Amino acid sequence: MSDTISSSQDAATPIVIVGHVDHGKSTLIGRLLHDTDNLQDGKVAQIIESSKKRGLKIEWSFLLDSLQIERDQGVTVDSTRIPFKLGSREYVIVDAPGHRQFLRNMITGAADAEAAVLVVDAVEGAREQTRRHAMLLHLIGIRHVIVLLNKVDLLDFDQAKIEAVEVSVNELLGKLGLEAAYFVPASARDGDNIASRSDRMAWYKGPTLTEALARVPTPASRSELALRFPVQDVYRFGDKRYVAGRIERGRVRVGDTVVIGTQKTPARIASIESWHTAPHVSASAGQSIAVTLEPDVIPDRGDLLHHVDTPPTQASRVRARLFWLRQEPLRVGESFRLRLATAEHAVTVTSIESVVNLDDLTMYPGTEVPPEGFAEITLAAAENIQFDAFAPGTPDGRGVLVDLQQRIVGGAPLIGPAEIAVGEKAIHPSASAVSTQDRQRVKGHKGSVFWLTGLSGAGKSTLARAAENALFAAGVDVSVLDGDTLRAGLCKDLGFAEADRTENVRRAAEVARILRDAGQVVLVALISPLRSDRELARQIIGEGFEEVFVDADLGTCEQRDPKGLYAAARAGKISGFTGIDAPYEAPQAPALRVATDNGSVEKAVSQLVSFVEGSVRTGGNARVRS
Ligand SMILES: Nc1ncnc2c1ncn2[C@@H]1O[C@H](COP(=O)(O)OS(=O)(=O)O)[C@@H](OP(=O)(O)O)[C@H]1O
Ligand SMILES: Nc1ncnc2c1ncn2[C@@H]1O[C@H](COP(=O)(O)OP(=O)(O)O)[C@@H](O)[C@H]1O
Repeated sequence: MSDTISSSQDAATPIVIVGHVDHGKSTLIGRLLHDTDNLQDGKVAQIIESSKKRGLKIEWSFLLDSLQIERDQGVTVDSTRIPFKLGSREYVIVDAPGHRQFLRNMITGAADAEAAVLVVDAVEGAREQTRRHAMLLHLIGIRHVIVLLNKVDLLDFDQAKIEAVEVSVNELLGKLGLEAAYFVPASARDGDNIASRSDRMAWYKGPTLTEALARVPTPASRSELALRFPVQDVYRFGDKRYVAGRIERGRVRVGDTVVIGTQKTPARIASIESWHTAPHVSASAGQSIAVTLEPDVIPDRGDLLHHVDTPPTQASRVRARLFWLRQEPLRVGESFRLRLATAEHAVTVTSIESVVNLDDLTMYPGTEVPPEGFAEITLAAAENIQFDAFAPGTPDGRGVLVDLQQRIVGGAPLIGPAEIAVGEKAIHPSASAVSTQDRQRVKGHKGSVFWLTGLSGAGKSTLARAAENALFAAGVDVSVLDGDTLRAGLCKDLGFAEADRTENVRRAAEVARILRDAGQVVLVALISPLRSDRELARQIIGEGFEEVFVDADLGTCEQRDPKGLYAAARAGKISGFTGIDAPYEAPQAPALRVATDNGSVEKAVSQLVSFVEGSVRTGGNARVRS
């Protein structure tokens, strides 16, 4: 057996570099890599060549462009993570081309950054993006910030002018709860104070950028913390079962007794192995290993192995800080999957504690999180979630929210268990045991909602019922939610006042969502006269909501008057009738418009059925009618 192998993963210090567009971030990265001898052979020649072609002096930002091209072509792994060395110390530059990418990088753990370089143009000073970036650094918890005041050549290296900018940038950072560790006046283009001291600023006695980087504290070793070994997979070879994963924290030794996640089963570590090496007696944070257990218990992927006396926090309701990435608001009741190391939990947002006001960083109580906003929320799962509270710059508690399609919708660092407040509605919604993919495979189509809106008499019910028939005959699992029908039961307490119609739409949307989640194609036929109400339905249903405008003008509908309601409304027997004395707001950009005032019913039905089939059939199953 070999001795403990120490972790190689702790080695590189991630440094995130951010800055307002055109403040010189790309130039800085190119210059830094060059001046510290971190460019591969040929790279410099390439840059000089492209610069010359454009009749420019050396344009360092082309280096990043060329890395980007390589990434697009799949040559390099990831241009947003650029490794470099200063002496014997290794760093990774985490480039964040834009706000969204920056957040995404931070959220997915691509950057467990300890420190940041904030690039500020000396002439322009701090701008909107500078502010936003600084705020993100604050929210994410990066405390070690180096401000690089770039382009000081444009201020003639003048001490008074430079210090004036320093004061104003410091003021901004101070308001955001940040303090610059260093403030380096520099010219990235010319190399002043990047890797070598500028002789054009003799008055400056602080560190160059590379000196400041060398002073960034090294990440604390995670090997001394309590053991956390998230199970990635369980393999069987011969008569042995191997539990594989990467140790996230702490150290494990042969002979240790560990507890296995939610099963709470104790077991002894019988052996520690890793790929192509002799078995080990112990292993520590950062290493990928496989262990065998005695007795031979079978953990699940996502289970956390830990020592008996140092368990993680365990709670089914957790408080999270939310970095919301979607362009739509988030509301209470939405469900997601919470990824945490190798574990995945179905969670529902049960409350929004507070929302961050992006103008002054104050928190206010809110009922929704605005698009790309920040908030503190409570997530509830059906089972216990095991976690360690989020610590900036580490993978601890680094939750990520994904939607049904496994797309990342937000970062949710877990900050602790959520107490149940007095009188709070403590609900624990559970997720389906059947996956969306399995449902699709069996049914041959996706679950979707087609929301038919239009005046009374426009033909919503006629079309929905005929399409129901045709789709069912074609093997589609379809159902109809019709206004009149719902109002006879589920919505019988509702009238036609605006608030009642909104509630009517909300209930129909919630039911449609449940049916959609069960894999059905749902045709909703509801006047739903207000755009804001249909927007609400879209929010509730989310993925797979399609608005269909059943379009017949008021004159036609009134002339048809299949139920005699227009006549009754004109006679004053019904008040608040849509189109007569209550509004109808036609959709502005429906996914489909079916004109029903100048064609046959069959033609309109066929148009709707083709659209539905084209939208819901997956892959090779598409059977679109013409
Ligand atoms: N005041 C008033 N305004 C509109 N409609 C009225 C009203 N009173 C009764 N009805 C009958 O109710 C049906 C509309 O119900 P909906 O649930 O689709 O309406 S809404 O979406 O809540 O606006 C509607 O059905 P359709 O004609 O199929 O649209 C009518 O049959
Ligand atoms: N192209 C068409 N599509 C749908 N309905 C039509 C069309 N042309 C005429 N109609 C007639 O219009 C009436 C629509 O009534 P209905 O389906 O109850 O409307 P809604 O549900 O929108 O109130 C029916 O009598 C139907 O036969």
